[in-house]
Amino acid sequence: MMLEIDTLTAGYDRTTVLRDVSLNCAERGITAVLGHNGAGKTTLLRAVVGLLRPTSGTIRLDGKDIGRLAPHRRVHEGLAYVPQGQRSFEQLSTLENLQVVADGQPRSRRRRAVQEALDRFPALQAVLDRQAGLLSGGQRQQLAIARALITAPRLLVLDEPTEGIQPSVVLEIERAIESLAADGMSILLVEQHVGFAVSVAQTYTVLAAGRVIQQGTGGAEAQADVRAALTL
Ligand SMILES: Nc1ncnc2c1ncn2[C@@H]1O[C@H](COP(=O)(O)OP(=O)(O)OP(=O)(O)O)[C@@H](O)[C@H]1O
Repeated sequence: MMLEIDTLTAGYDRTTVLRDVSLNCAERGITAVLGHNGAGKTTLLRAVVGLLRPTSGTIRLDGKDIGRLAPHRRVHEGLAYVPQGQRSFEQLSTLENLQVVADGQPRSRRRRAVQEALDRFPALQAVLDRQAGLLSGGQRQQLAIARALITAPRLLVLDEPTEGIQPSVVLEIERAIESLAADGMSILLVEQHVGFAVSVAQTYTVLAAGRVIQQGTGGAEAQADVRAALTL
């Protein structure tokens, strides 16, 4: 397994948000986490990437316990995180935003890493010199994911990547996510909407009030089960 979350309990100060959450991400492919507003999806991702210290439970990446590592150490271990509504450096151009991340990579890899990230999002090619602050919402989201790809993650963690984005661009983002998974990346995908996430996922988990209420195998035919769980 690429990621193994075992009986994770976590929260903020005195508020426990997640209780005994367990889920796995396979070595390749998409693991979807669904749930209504406030179910604890973002909290789960923050614990996985190290922005929140779990109260109890373990988080293993490719067999290694990463649950107490600082966020940047988890990046070194192969995690990349694209938060919801992610912003890049607004004063820098699209290309500069990618280069800033690439500067942290071995010199021999930098140029190729930027090119490979751009190949995933052809729409960014046309706005390489534009300031990130002037990009559309869809372009910004594509840039945010492209930036994450530069570190060549083993596990890509995405929080609602199509939230608030115009429908034509949503398709481009979904295609890019699918093609990354098809090329062997492991992706942990949080979504509030059932359609795309469940149909492309190998496995899915539904959270409600911080607990797992349903888990199963993804695919178009799983959508009805997930919708039913979400109306309970
Ligand atoms: N920084 C914080 N301090 C205290 N409570 C928080 C904090 N962030 C979130 N919460 C609470 O934790 C619970 C879960 O929030 P979380 O953001 O994980 O849900 P979510 O499923 O990601 O929802 P959304 O779709 O709105 O992002 C909510 O009740 C929220 O009020």
